[in-house]
Amino acid sequence: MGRQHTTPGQPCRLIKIGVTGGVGSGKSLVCRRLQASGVPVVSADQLARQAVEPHSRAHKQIVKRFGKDILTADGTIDRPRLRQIITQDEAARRDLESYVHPEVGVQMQNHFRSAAAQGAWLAAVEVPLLFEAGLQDQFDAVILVSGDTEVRIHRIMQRDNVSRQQARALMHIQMEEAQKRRMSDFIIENNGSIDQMHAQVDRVLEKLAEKYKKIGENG
Ligand SMILES: CC(C)(COP(=O)(O)OP(=O)(O)OC[C@H]1O[C@@H](n2cnc3c(N)ncnc32)[C@H](O)[C@@H]1O)[C@@H](O)C(=O)NCCC(=O)NCCS
Ligand SMILES: Nc1ncnc2c1ncn2[C@@H]1O[C@H](COP(=O)(O)OP(=O)(O)OP(=O)(O)O)[C@@H](O)[C@H]1O
Repeated sequence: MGRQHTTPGQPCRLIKIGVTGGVGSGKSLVCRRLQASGVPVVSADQLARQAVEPHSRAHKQIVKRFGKDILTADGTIDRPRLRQIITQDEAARRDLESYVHPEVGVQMQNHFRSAAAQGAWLAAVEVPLLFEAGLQDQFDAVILVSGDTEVRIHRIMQRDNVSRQQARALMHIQMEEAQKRRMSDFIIENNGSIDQMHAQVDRVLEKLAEKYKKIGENG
């Protein structure tokens, strides 16, 4: 652990990794492990939050589309309310995504550029909707974090203090797990302990190093 996934002074192509998985699958914990191993990581959820801050273009578009009722008293977006709307109204979800995703795409590329400039050989982005948004071609490899529906529901209920029905609502509008599994290069099975999940992340990193570092070293 603690090994830096960088090669200072050695120019080579940056390997771009997408980490995806359904809501509550454990993507954030997987990404934390990658980060602890020296991999530069950003989260598309965080980039999406930044994209809708007051005065941003997406913030203006959201207010125009959903009205001022979508704002809290301090002018920020009422996220639980918007979450409820998009789980019930597909057109609303598509509109929201059309405001937010372009900005997230730009910031993702900035992350990869800055990781490459710092000499990293590998960088990752946590992208919940990677397959839904058809972004797989933008990555050299996709890691899917997978978990049984029941396990995920319980984790979301505990983490977010929401009902079973609320926990299921986002799952319903996401792509089927089986389809995601077919499209992924690596699958982390996250139904067990955190230690078991960490061991799988470390193994994936070893495989990536075996596959790609040799290419970088050989030019
Ligand atoms: C709907 C919003 C306001 C809910 O905010 P909230 O703080 O409650 O949740 P958060 O942003 O942390 O997202 C939690 C999870 O919800 C799921 N989710 C979010 N947006 C979507 C969506 N459009 N479709 C399906 N699932 C989604 C993802 O699994 C995500 O990891 C927010 O997620 C949002 O603005 N979504 C639209 C932008 C988007 O598509 N983000 C996903 C990454 S680019
Ligand atoms: N192997 C595990 N053992 C116990 N708890 C876990 C495990 N994996 C994840 N969790 C817990 O489950 C919850 C969901 O994990 P995490 O937040 O990493 O998922 P996520 O995929 O990033 O979720 P979201 O899509 O909602 O952002 C968290 O509270 C996390 O601590």
